[in-house]
Amino acid sequence: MTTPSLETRDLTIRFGGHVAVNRVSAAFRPGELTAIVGPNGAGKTTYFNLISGQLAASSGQVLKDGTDLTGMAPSTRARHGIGRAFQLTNLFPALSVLENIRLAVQARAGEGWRILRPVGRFGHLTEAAERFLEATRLTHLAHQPAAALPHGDQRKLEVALLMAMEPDIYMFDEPTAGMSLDHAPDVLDLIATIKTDPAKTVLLVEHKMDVIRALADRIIVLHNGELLADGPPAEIMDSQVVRDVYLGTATEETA
Ligand SMILES: Nc1ncnc2c1ncn2[C@@H]1O[C@H](COP(=O)(O)OP(=O)(O)OP(=O)(O)O)[C@@H](O)[C@H]1O
Repeated sequence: MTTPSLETRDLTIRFGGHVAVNRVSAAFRPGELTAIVGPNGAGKTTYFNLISGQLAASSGQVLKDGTDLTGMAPSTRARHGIGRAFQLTNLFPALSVLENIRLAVQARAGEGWRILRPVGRFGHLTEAAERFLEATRLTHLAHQPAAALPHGDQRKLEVALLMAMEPDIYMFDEPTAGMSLDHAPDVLDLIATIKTDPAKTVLLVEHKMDVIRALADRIIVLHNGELLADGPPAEIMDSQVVRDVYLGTATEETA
């Protein structure tokens, strides 16, 4: 089995007396997409926040390729290859779609996020940005201001920005939430494409069972902040304890 790219060890956070994530230990490997599921309030988003650094752990560790990231800021974790899709936070709304992606490519290339650059001197960055535009099927919108895009295309742009940062770990939290039926397949196709790269590790918080069935190599179930189950999709979906706490009701709600 390949070495884990990402690992959490006894990862825990308390909010006052409430333990939102309770000693969660899990290892994630390159070439694997893990769906993280669980009922509302199970701790999925909090677990993501602990991995990407938006929240500081009360105890436990987050390791990336064996390096302890636990005390690091989100930006430092990003430099270590943790990539999380966020709605619009990294976007420059007045700049074009292409310029936004070019800036992400530039940041990845170590050139920083400076906007005022003579474009001609960075032709190679623009070419790279155009490749990500094509990959995400946004080429026809290249010169639109990011803020003018409809919601579904903005979500695609977020994925394009994430891809342009070339992280080792991709983290998606309900990537098709609030999306129309015509846009959701595009974003899911992108995630499926990312997953074909054997060097990438993908974590996906998701409620929709059809999405999980289509994409997951493995499922982790959180319940009351604890890791309840971890295994191949068929095994997890068949397990009685999991059906009782989550899948049984969730299938009815979402299938
Ligand atoms: N900043 C916070 N302060 C206090 N409690 C919090 C905070 N963030 C999360 N919680 C609590 O931690 C628990 C886990 O929340 P979290 O959002 O991680 O669940 P979730 O599994 O992502 O749920 P959902 O599927 O509804 O998004 C909840 O009880 C929530 O109220």
